[in-house]
Amino acid sequence: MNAFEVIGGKKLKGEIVPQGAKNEALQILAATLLTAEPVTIHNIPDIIDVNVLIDLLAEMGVTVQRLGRHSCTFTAANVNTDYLATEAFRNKGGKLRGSVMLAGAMLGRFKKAYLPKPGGDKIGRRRLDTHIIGFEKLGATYQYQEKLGCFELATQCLKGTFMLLDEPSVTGTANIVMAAVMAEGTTTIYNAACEPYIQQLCKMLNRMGAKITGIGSNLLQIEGVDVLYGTEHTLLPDMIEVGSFIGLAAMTQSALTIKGAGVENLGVIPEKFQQLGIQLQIKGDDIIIPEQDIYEIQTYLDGGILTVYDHPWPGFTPDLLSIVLVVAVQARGSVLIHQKMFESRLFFVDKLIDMGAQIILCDPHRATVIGLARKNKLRGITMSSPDIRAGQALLIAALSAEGTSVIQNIEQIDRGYQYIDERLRSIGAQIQRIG
Ligand SMILES: CC(=O)N[C@H]1[C@@H](OP(=O)(O)OP(=O)(O)OC[C@H]2O[C@@H](n3ccc(=O)[nH]c3=O)[C@H](O)[C@@H]2O)O[C@H](CO)[C@@H](O)[C@@H]1O
Ligand SMILES: C=C(OP(=O)(O)O)C(=O)O
Repeated sequence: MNAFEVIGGKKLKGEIVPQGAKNEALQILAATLLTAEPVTIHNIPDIIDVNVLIDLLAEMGVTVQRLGRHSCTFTAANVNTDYLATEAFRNKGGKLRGSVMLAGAMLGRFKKAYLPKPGGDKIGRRRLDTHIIGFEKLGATYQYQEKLGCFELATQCLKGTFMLLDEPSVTGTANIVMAAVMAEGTTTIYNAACEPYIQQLCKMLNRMGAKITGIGSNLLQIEGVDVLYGTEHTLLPDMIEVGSFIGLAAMTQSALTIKGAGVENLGVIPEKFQQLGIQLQIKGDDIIIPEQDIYEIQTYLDGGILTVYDHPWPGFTPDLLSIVLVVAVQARGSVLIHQKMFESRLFFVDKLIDMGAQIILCDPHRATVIGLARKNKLRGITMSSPDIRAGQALLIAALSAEGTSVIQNIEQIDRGYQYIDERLRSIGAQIQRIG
């Protein structure tokens, strides 16, 4: 098992470019199955989750032509519709959450699909009800194969309808949209997820010939079409990486410029970090974070302690709460972190406490951070990364701590952050991959 050895306490300096967005890539790759024509995707991040999904597409019979390190053309002219029923698919698909979205595309184009228990972070219960109920409303039937832990879905014909989603599930919305684009008639999805990656998916589908309106809102209307065509698409910068780099700069007291941050699509992310007292300047599409000795967490207007909580877009993404939490450790002031969506994402705070942080885990969803205001330094320790974002948060803590840290189980970090050690070294970090 690979690990990172980090010698912390060094200031970093320079420019860093965010990778293409992981969670957008997973939706967009699945959507390439919706047409027999070539679809070219640019800015694909070279990370484990995305590479596994590309392998899965190839194993399904999609022709994958590499045009460069981050560009690929996918042609789904001869798809083996039975591949999703195989053990090979269940095993590989079970490695990432994104594999669930193959189901919507397969159902939309080939009228049958298998949805095995997906992988992804073990950060709490992650139900698939929204996906399955949406497919059912469109006219699909399903059988749950208990032994295999797999839903088998089929239909003669999908028919557009109105549906009010139980919750604005991101992958659920992507799945239902992909199933609906070639359904008969009009589908209306209310309480749809509307984050930038869903917007990107809908825009790409429209370029392929789909008729989707309401993009960017929680009310999507999809007029079914008979066929979709090829297109070209460029992935947005990864907003979670952008947030992670803002946190990294603040924690290590470094001057960093995030180049091409996709500022227009960051929503409240910059503002949340500013509420922690972090100065940042937006110049064109870049974010400039100056070297800052101390940052002070804002209070509410009445002096009350700040709470940072997650909420479906345009609220604050749950995927950045671990980063906000770690950044608060060295701030002046206190903050309550409330992770509403996932119940097992805050347990990594015990490692931060071992490093010297002052955190009270109130319950599985809430942690209070009492900032050290740099009066005490964090100390390097050996720790293991429990999930992708906690892993990155621990890495940021290690880079700001005194002494050497070892972070184990870095596959969790590698599945979402491209060449992270190499890129951090280029701005002055002392980080090494060890066996
Ligand atoms: C591959 C991918 O794209 N993964 C992202 C996607 O996962 P994913 O699409 O799996 O997440 P969902 O949007 O379905 O929701 C995640 C969890 O939050 C709960 N929930 C959701 C909506 C809501 O209003 N209230 C609520 O409690 C759900 O019950 C579920 O347990 O969206 C999550 C929420 O932004 C992100 O953390 C994941 O990184
Ligand atoms: C939770 C995440 O990923 P996944 O949905 O792939 O597990 C994430 O990207 O933070």
